[in-house]
Formats: sequence, C-alpha cells, structure tokens
Amino acid sequence: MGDIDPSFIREPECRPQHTLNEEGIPVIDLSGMSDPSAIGEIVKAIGNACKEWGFFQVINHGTEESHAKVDAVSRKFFNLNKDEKNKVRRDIVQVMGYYDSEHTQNSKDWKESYEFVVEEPTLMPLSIDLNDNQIYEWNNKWPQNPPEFREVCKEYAKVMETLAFKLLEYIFMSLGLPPKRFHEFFKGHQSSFVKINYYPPCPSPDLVLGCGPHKDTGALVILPQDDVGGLEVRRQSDGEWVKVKPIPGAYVVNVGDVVQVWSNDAYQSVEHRVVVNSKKERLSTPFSLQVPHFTVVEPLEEFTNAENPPKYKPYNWGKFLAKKKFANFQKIEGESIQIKHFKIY
Ligand SMILES: O=C(O)CCC(=O)C(=O)O
Ligand SMILES: [Fe+2]
Repeated sequence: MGDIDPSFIREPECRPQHTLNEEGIPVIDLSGMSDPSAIGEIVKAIGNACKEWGFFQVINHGTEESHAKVDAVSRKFFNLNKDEKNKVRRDIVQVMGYYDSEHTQNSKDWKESYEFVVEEPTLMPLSIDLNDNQIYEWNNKWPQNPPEFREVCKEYAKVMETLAFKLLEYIFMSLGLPPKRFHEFFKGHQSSFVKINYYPPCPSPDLVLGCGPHKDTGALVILPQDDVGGLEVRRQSDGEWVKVKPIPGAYVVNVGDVVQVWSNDAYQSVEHRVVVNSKKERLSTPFSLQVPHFTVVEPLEEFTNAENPPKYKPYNWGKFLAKKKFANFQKIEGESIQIKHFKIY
C-alpha cells in the first residue's frame, strides 16, 4: 500500500481494475458547423453517439485558444501553496471556489477543484426543503493570484456557453425537435458552471479514484482535458469501463440527467469516473450547461403519449442541485439524490 490517507482508499470492488482500451467513442468533426449542408451529417453522428454511448468527442470546435489560456492559468493557480488557494476556499454558504476533498460515493476523490458559476450571481434555493421558497445568491470567489485568472475564466465560460448551446441544438435536432425548442428553458438565470479539476500524481493510483463514478446532473457537459488520460465511461451495452482516449484539441461531450428526463430516456446520462496515475498531473475544465433554479424538469410532451407515458415525475432543478451540493460537504448515509428517485417505471 502506498502512503496515502485511508479516506481516499476505495472499497476493493470500486478500485480501477479491468478497464478496456476500446476506442469506440465517436469523434465528430464540427468544422462544417457554418455550412448548412453539413449540419445534417453532424446531427446524425451526434444522435448515434448519444444513443450508443451518451458520450462523444468533438474536434474543430473553434475554441482552442480560449481553452489553452484557461488551462495555463489553472496550472498556475493549482501550483500555488495551500494557504494561497485556501483564500478562495468554498464553504457551505458560498459553495463556489477552491476545494480538495470532494466525496463521490463517500470516499475522497484524489483531486483539487476550483468551481465558478457563469452568471454572477446565480440564484439558488436557500434550503432543500420543498416548502421553503427563500432564495440566495451563489457568488464566485475569484483569486487575486494569478492576476489574469478571473478574466481568462470568464472569457472561457462565455465561449463554452455558446458552443454548449450549439451542441444542445444539434442534440435536439437529432431527437427530431426544432433546434430552438429548449431555449425556453434557459430564459432567466441559468445555473451553468465551470469546474476546473486538477489531479495530482498519486503514489497508489490502483487504490483511489480521481473522481468516483457518477452521472452529470445538468443538461450537457463539455469536457476539455489535457493529453494525460484517465477519464473512463461505463459502456451501456455491457457495463464495462472504457478509457476515453485524449485527442489533442478535442473535447469530450456528454448528455446529462436533464436531457435524459426531457427525452423520456431516449438518451441516457452515462456513468463515468476518473483514474489517476503515479507520474503525471492531469487537468480538465468541464463546462456544465444548466437550467435556471426554478425550472421544473420533466419529460417533454413530444416524447410522451398514451402508449408512452412519462417515465419521471417532475422535479425542481434548484432543489435537486441544492441537495446534491449539500451532500458534497459531508459523508452521508446512503446514496445522494439522483434522477432515479423520480422514476415512475
Ligand atoms: O476530469 C474529468 O475528465 C471528468 C470530471 C468529471 O466527470 C466531472 O467533473 O464531473
Ligand atoms: Fe462528470
């Protein structure tokens, strides 16, 4: 056993063995985005990827420069000493900022993160109590150091938001819906955020996970990563863990729980995790597109009828997210809130 704190060590059955090197996750070229005659092919490829994997990679998305800047400034930030990083540490009141002890599945993840909301402030329910209508503000805690951190991050968020909307339009088109069908859900204050994940090298990578198995809760995630690798996706056909090969300049994209519910299970939000290694640090900078807190998430009427009734009960997005965040701050008994708790059949 390596010399690591026991709180990071996973139960033997949850450790990262038996991963496949399969290269099945589709890579989709977006260079035709501005050519109306190319959109059909892109939409078809995205639809097939969503059905088979819930994941795909995109290349030629046109945002490489902004990503390179956020990658560079993030490495500078995470290389600062702990005291400096702790100046922007998140807490149970201001949940955005720096942290280093996230629990997924009740074991600590081998990583540090910095999280910020795209809209400042982002409005959220004060409590998880369904009868409590009080709202409070999620604000960002921006570090003074590196000095360019805030500006670079804000620019990155703007660029990624535009790309995320475009990709969600394609996803809706692939479901046979008008591309702008989802725009009504993003009126008012959306709750999108960016999470910068830094995975230090680990002396015992076979005992820990950088990020435990989870599904993303929002609508859509765009996940740029560096060239180290470590992201793994649960293959829907047989439940095997499959490595996602880093491709220079490519972004991983996955649909989240909200698209699963909207589409009444036509598309699945797929489980994924991160393994670490003993030699190299790794950085990823996912952008999560999320609806405003007051949104009631439920299967869209286009996917339900008498023969195919809704598979989920409606749920309030803000309360769901608040509950999820709360679970991040403590080791809780049982599992945290998930969409399966709203499943009807
Ligand atoms: O670092 C990664 O590649 C994945 C991180 C992730 O899944 C998340 O932050 O939700
Ligand atoms: Fe994730």
